[in-house]
This record gives sequence, structure tokens and C-alpha cells, in this order.
Amino acid sequence: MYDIVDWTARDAGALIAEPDEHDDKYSRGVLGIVTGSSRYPGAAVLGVSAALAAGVGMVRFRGASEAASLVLAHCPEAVTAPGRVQAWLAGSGIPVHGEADAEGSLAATLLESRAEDDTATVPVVVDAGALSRIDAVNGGPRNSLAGVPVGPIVMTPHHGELAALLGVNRASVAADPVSSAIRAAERASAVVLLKGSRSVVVTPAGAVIRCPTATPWLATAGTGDVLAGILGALVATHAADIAATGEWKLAELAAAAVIIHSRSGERASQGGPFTVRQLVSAISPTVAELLA
Ligand SMILES: NC(=O)C1=CN([C@@H]2O[C@H](COP(=O)(O)OP(=O)(O)OC[C@H]3O[C@@H](n4cnc5c(N)ncnc54)[C@H](O)[C@@H]3O)[C@@H](O)[C@H]2O)[C@@H](O)CC1
Ligand SMILES: Nc1ncnc2c1ncn2[C@@H]1O[C@H](COP(=O)(O)OP(=O)(O)O)[C@@H](O)[C@H]1O
Repeated sequence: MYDIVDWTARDAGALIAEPDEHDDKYSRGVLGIVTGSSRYPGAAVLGVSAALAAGVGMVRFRGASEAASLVLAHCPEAVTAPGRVQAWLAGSGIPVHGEADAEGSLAATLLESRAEDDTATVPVVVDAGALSRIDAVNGGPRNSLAGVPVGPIVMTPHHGELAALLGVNRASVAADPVSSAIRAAERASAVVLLKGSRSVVVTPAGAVIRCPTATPWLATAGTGDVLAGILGALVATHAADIAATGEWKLAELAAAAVIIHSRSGERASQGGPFTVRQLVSAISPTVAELLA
């Protein structure tokens, strides 16, 4: 059996990095983002917008060119030039069976900061189309994505994606989400944030964090891309902590991202539906509230 820790807003607030007078954009942390495609350019805009709203030193967007134009139109503060990053977010809006060069371009992007920085230590948030490119899932080495050594991985599947990864049907994941997530974490050697009405976060060692039940109004296309952006920002602003304390810190940050996301959902909802852009607009005041 496993021990389950229930996560609260207070726990989440303690995991938000507040800048001080000694900080600059680089010391706060740079998040590299490889998301979006000609098929799903909007996913890139949502993830970048969410990361910026959650608080990060800089977003370096390195996804497909169609997505990059849209990202710049919505978020001119995003930088599209290559360079150093403290964390990567990869996969939202990248088709699983996508463009022929998708695998190569993900690997090339992960490698591009290696000249100045050791990519092998950079933590990665892996979502949607990049989930199947975690090498350990396919019998390859741990801490490796698309053939490139990386730092610790936190993956963010929904029930359908986790089912595909385990080769089981969706109903069996829904019947026992925690055991399913632990199996995936062991197989991928990665922290798993399994999304749902009540999201859970598990580590390969079997630690389990259970998040509060979220508003069902979040069940709308694009909210998962927003969650990935929030988590990317938290990971980029805690890269040193992750390097020092490992996968438990990554799990705590994933649970904090779920709480920021669900409270932003409540704020955007006010008891009714909302657009995903309204969800993104609710992130910054939610972060301020959790800090207070
Ligand atoms: N605005 C955007 O650009 C968005 C992009 N997104 C991206 O889209 C990609 C695919 O995400 P999904 O979670 O949809 O992928 P999945 O491949 O997990 O889900 C598709 C599954 O849903 C089933 N399905 C499709 N339409 C259905 C319907 N009307 N009723 C019942 N079942 C249906 C399909 O048979 C398939 O099994 C991801 O890369 C994701 O990041 C989504 O986040 C949505 C928003
Ligand atoms: N019924 C629900 N109640 C609460 N939250 C939900 C519900 N369904 C989905 N969510 C949340 O909404 C988000 C959906 O993510 P995902 O399925 O990846 O969507 P997309 O790929 O369209 O962005 C997740 O954060 C999930 O936890």
C-alpha cells in the first residue's frame, strides 16, 4: 500500500518563489517551451500565457514556427531565440503521430542549450504528444526524452493518455487512478501528475499526493495546456531545489500547480462557464492570494 498526503492551498503557497531585490530575469529562472504545431498552434499560446501569468523570469519559446508567430502575437514578452533554460516544458499540442520531423526537432531543441549548459540536468515537464517520447516508457534509459539525456521528468497525462501509455483501457485507469499512476511512474521513472476531477501526483518510489477536487467547469479544451504552463513556471523557478532534493520536490511542485490551476478555475468560473483565456487571467491574482 501507499501513504497518501492530502495537499492544501497553504502547501501550494509555500512553493511559489517570490522574487526579491537581488533577482533579475535569469536568476528567477528561464522556462524553455517546445509546444504547439501547425495542427494545434493554440496549445502553445495557452501554455506560454499561463507560464508568464504564474511568474517566471523568462519564457523561451522554441516550438514550431506557425505556433511561434501566434505566441508572439499574444505574448510579445516571450523570447524565440535559442539559449540557456532552467527547465523545459514539452509536448502540449504536439501530435502523437505528427509531422515527420517532430521527433528530430524535439531532440535538436533539447540539445541546443547544451553548449553553455548541461541539458542532462535540466528538469522537464512532459505533456500530451511528448509522453510517448519518454525513453524509459519504450524500454530506454531513465531521464531521457527523444533520445536526449535530461534531468528529472514530471509528466502530465489525462486518463486517456495514461491508458495509452500503459496499454490498458481508460476505464481501468478511472477505476484505480492511484495504482495506474504508480505503474506509469515506475515504468517511466518519472513523477506522474494524473489529471482528472481529483488529480493525483505520484513518484516512482510510491509517494502519493492527492489534490482537492476541482470545479467540473475545468472540463473544457485547453485547460490542460494551461496547467502544463503553470507547472513549467514553478519548475523553472525551483531548478536549484529540484537538483538538491530530487523527485519529491518535483511532485510537490506538480501538486502546487494543480492547486493554482483549480483555484484559478474557481475564480474564473464564479459558478458558471469561462473561456480558457479567462482562466489564464485568473492565474496572477490566484498566485497573489496564495502568497498572502
Ligand atoms: N487549442 C488547442 O490547440 C488545443 C490543443 N490541444 C492539444 O490537442 C492534442 C490532443 O489532445 P486530446 O486530449 O484531445 O488527445 P487524445 O488523443 O488523448 O484524445 C483524443 C481521444 O478522444 C476521442 N474523441 C475525440 N472526439 C470525441 C468526441 N466528440 N466524443 C468522444 N470522444 C472523442 C478520440 O477518439 C481519441 O481517443 C494535445 O496535444 C493537446 O495538447 C488540446 O489541449 C485542446 C486545445
Ligand atoms: N470533471 C472535471 N472536474 C474538474 N477538473 C477537470 C475535470 N475534467 C478535467 N479537469 C481538469 O481539466 C484539465 C484538462 O486537461 P486535458 O484533458 O489535458 O485537456 P486539454 O488537452 O484539452 O488541455 C486537467 O487539469 C483536469 O484535471
